[in-house]
Amino acid sequence: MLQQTRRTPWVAIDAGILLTDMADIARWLMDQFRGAETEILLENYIFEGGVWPGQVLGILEAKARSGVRVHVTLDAIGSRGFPSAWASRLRAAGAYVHWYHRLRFIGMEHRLRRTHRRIIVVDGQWAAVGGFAFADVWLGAGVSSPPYREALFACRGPIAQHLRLAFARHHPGFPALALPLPGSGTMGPEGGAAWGKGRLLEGLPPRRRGMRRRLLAVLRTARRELWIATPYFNPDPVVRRALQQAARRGVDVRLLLAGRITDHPLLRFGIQAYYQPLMQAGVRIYEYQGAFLHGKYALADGYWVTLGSANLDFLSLWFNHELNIELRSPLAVLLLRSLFVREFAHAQELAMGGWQRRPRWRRTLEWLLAVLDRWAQARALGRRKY
Ligand SMILES: O=P(O)(O)OC[C@H](O)CO
Repeated sequence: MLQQTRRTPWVAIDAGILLTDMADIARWLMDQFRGAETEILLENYIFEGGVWPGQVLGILEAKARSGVRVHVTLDAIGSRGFPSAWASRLRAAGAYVHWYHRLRFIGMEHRLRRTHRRIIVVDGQWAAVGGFAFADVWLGAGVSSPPYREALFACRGPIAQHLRLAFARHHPGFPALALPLPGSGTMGPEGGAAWGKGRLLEGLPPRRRGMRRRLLAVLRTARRELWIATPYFNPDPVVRRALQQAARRGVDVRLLLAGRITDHPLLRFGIQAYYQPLMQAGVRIYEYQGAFLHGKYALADGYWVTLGSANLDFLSLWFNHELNIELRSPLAVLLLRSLFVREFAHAQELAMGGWQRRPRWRRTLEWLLAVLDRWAQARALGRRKY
């Protein structure tokens, strides 16, 4: 095996924060960066030129100049809008900028395999994951769509050191990143038992797909509830079948998906071909209204929570480098359940009757897009089987 699935051990979470409004997320991130004393690690799929990203850049540059170790890893495709002058500014200030998978090689596998991870670690203390990106469109600036609905989960405790190690794997030239920072992982006064335990769940391509295996295990063993939020719903047939089987055995399966406001309307259209069999099995489908739902999180049976970068789609489950945090935490369950309830109230649940009455031209288009999707999946998988 070239690379492996990594699930770090369960460790206590000392304190946690769940943020869903992009303005809060942007503020929180900038405050953390401003307060950094020793080290800032930042990895993201998307970091592009703009007003807010420019402010973040200014803080990172100033911090690097003041002696804080600043390491930035950006995906070469997702962050192609990152101005080259910004990379030069960061480097001139003493920061390290690493491009992940530049398109040097030919081959679909290589092109598909992106770092989709969102990792922030500050001073080895606070670690954050989610689906946020450094782009003005996330904040709703300059476009007609309002800010994205996101989910950033930040926590303090030994898991920050695990996240540093995960970050270091994309920074092979810097073994120092793999060493614990003095004072990192210390126990804080807040939290305690309520935050429970957490661990990292990484999807590391190409051979082992830990994210998918873990998801399938949860889908196959859930007994009461399985609520999943994802902006891009396009899993392979095995995962779709597991969702249907869970609903058939009486589990309350709900999907919270992006509605009309999405950056990939064609993709949304294509995957709607899969709605009917899911609804017939008893899966409840909600489409978010009023904003682009971009958060990626799930809740199962009131004891399991996961948040992070992974979409419930083919690319996340088979190709991308993803990073989620899994939590066994009463407080996280409470927060996620309230978040779901709040977001369901802003979503429209699709009714089977109305859905079946959609026009024929629409069904035909969905069918065509689904055929295209199956062809693309088969081509990407090559000789691998689901
Ligand atoms: O792949 P995601 O979930 O990071 O979303 C990416 C943006 O929406 C760009 O299309």
